[in-house]
Amino acid sequence: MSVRAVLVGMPGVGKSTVGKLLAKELGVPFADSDDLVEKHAGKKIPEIFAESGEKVFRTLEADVIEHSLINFHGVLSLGGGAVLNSETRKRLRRHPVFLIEASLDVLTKRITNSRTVRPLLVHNPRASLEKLSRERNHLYRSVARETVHSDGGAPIRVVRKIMRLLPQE
Ligand SMILES: Nc1ncnc2c1ncn2[C@@H]1O[C@H](COP(=O)(O)OP(=O)(O)OP(=O)(O)O)[C@@H](O)[C@H]1O
Ligand SMILES: O=C(O)C1=C[C@@H](O)[C@@H](O)[C@H](O)C1
Ligand SMILES: [Mg+2]
Repeated sequence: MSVRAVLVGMPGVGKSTVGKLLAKELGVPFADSDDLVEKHAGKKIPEIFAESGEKVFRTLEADVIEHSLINFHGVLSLGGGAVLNSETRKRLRRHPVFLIEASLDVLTKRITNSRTVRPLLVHNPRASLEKLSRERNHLYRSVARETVHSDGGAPIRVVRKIMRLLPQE
């Protein structure tokens, strides 16, 4: 057994929302690298960024992902910047990784309406998202086996698209 599906993509694209629903549909557990980092550190992500900096956060993030890819057998959603780590990208090659994509307009709306604090997107979310997508799109694509779009429609529609593409167990 190994992880059933890993979800990657830009912040706010819906990895956590879709991941939870997908796990429910498949009847398997759900985990999110952001939650695992917070549990491990005993602090919220904005506190980790403020007190220890992004570099420390990225190390914790890579560690929990490494551990989960070995020990976790459900649906795993990754933080938006997890693919920045080259070791993580290498580890992801062995797993069914799904990239969720959405337009900049949709991402900006979702981030602006979301209650989650994302330290890299606090100031001028649209410009920050644009910069992150320029820096990251090639990295997301390099790890993804399949890409699904999430511009319109409810999260369950994205779940159904992923289910059709999942390798049979
Ligand atoms: N298909 C969708 N349609 C409309 N809103 C959505 C959809 N998917 C997610 N959302 C909303 O967008 C916001 C961001 O979603 P979510 O937290 O799941 O993104 P994420 O990809 O996990 O972000 P992060 O990289 O920061 O962890 C939430 O408020 C969520 O309710
Ligand atoms: O895109 C990013 O770099 C981030 C996304 C979130 O999921 C968190 O992992 C954190 O806020 C950083
Ligand atoms: Mg998330």
